[in-house]
Amino acid sequence: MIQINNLSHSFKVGKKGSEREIPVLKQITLTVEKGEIASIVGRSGSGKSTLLNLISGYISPTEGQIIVNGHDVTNLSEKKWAAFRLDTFGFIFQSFQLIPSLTTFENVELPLTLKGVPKADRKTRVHKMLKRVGLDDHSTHYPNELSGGQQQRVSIARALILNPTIILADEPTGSLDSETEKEILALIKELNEEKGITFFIITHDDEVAAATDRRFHLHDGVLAEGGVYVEV
Ligand SMILES: Nc1ncnc2c1ncn2[C@@H]1O[C@H](COP(=O)(O)OP(=O)(O)OP(=O)(O)O)[C@@H](O)[C@H]1O
Repeated sequence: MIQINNLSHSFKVGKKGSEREIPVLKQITLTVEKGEIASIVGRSGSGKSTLLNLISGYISPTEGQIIVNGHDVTNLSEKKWAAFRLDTFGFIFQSFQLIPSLTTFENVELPLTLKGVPKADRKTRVHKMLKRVGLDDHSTHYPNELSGGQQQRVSIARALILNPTIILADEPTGSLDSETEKEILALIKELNEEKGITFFIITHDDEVAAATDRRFHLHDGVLAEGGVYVEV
């Protein structure tokens, strides 16, 4: 569950001494319930990525409060954030962000290696996960030997491998054709139903938003309708 209370964020821009503050998010209040697929829609520059970066602790808010799974993470130290992030979130990106020099298997294995999971256990878990996303027969392929949809499946497998409770997705189907987009959205829905994972998806695509349980509209840093969410 993600709870955001009165969250505002400004970036400082310009040369030292003559910096200006640019307000990007203004008094955002919203809740994403456990097990929900929520989307945040808004034009380019409306503050969607900034909101995701705040929720995942990559930047600290100027004002307001962020509660994730009941923990107030607003003022967590960087070190605590690193551990909390690894235990809580999985990430999916428009550009997949797979490591080109690693195979499908190795890309999905990486979070387990970083977590210190023993090799035999890693092997079982990665193969099971690859099977789940329909790619066990592509485990020795490199990212450039896979289609866009397959690469996104690898990145979903990597996002899921540490059993996160929340997946943050930034335009997950933005690089895919409409048929592949449907497949990936269907996979997200299945995983949500099977594992009860919460998804928070940034998109500017109305079709993607329509496939989610709930959408929030961000307009120039303000949540539309004064912060009241829109039920689909
Ligand atoms: N590190 C930064 N320093 C200064 N300004 C920033 C920084 N990051 C983002 N901004 C500004 O904040 C505003 C919101 O950016 P953000 O990336 O959150 O928008 P977005 O809705 O995700 O856009 P897009 O759909 O194009 O990715 C933009 O005007 C952007 O220029």
